[in-house]
Amino acid sequence: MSSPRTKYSLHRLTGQFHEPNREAMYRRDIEPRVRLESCLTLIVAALVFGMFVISDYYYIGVSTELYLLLAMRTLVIVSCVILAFVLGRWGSYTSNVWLHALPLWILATGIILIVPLRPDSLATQVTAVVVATMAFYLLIPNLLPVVAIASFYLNMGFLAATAMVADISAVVALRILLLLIMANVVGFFALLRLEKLQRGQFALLQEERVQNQQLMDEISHRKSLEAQLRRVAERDALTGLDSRSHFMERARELLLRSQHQQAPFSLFMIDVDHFKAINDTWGHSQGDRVLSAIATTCRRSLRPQDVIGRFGGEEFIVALPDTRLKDARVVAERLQKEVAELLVIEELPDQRLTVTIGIAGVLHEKADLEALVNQADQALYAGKHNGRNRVVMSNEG
Ligand SMILES: Nc1nc2c(ncn2[C@@H]2O[C@H](COP(=O)(O)OP(=O)(O)OP(=O)(O)O)[C@@H](O)[C@H]2O)c(=O)[nH]1
Repeated sequence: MSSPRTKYSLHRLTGQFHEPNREAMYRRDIEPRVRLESCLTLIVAALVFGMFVISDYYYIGVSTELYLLLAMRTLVIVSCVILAFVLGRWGSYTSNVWLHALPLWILATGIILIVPLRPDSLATQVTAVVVATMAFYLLIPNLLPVVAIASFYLNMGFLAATAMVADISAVVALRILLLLIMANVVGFFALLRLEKLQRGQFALLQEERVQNQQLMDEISHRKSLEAQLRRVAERDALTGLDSRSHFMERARELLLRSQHQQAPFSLFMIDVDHFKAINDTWGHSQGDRVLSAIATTCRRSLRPQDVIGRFGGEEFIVALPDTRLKDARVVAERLQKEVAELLVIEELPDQRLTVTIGIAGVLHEKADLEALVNQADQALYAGKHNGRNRVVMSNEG
């Protein structure tokens, strides 16, 4: 079984699948992981943002600016924690992608707001913006276009705030701009590569799942075919009795069990008398009906633990576990009587069926099934030879 490689195409700039269905499937697949990662990132970001309170205190000391910074940092931290909770509960990555983008905007706004509050630590802030930009691209699991826009907002906002508040020359501004462009280019292409790799992996996994499913379907189809074939091989189509080979299999097991338990085992063969005449006079379909009626009579008359098979043509065979030869004779005679009561032809109530039965059996000595069948067949032959319509026991039993 072979299936063609899954064809998929990715957008050159976003790394997303061109097919909306596949993209939605991919997002559903990664949703649990993304939710968890988003929550963890938010908690870590809140901690890092909070830790800067120490440096604020050392640089500014207790002052109005410190309180303002504290208030702003608290706001960002609380927003991050609330968002982590909201994302954990409702952050569907397929329908509420904007929720996953919100942390970026909150963090970016927090970083921009620090500029007017601490215009003296510009170098640290530039480093913080570069690190945040890289973190947006690499650490926060989000969609490339969403990250790119949030990063653009952070970078432009920071540059604008710096130009307005801090006293920097045009050359310094240009250097900061180039640095931020570099951070964005590196971050963008790293995330683009990651997005493409992850989606490629997902497509392969999908293909593997489809192939596995096809394999499972094939296996179950073959199993059901096998079961069907086994049923056909085990059953005789006309009478529904065991086929000859299946009967021999089951009878051999019964004989072994009887020997193991030192219990008696009997077997008899039934042959319909003058069956050829029935076929010749009333046609083959009437002959078939007679055979089916005999099978039904056998099933009804015998115990559930007895195994009945169609040995061939108009010959039946029965294995009787835990049955002595003399008891088998009683069973055979009862069966013979029941068959004789069957109506062969509705319009001819006097027309009666007769059968000849040959019996063989063992008490608890070792015996071969084939040998027992032979003995029963010889007894049957003797019965036929002596005028039919009789039950004959094997001399060797
Ligand atoms: N209708 C029908 N006839 C079958 C089937 N299988 C075998 N036969 C016929 O059964 C007949 C058996 O004939 P014989 O072997 O001569 O046996 P008989 O006529 O019963 O003679 P005795 O057994 O000696 O009494 C043959 O005509 C077969 O064609 C079957 O499935 N359906």
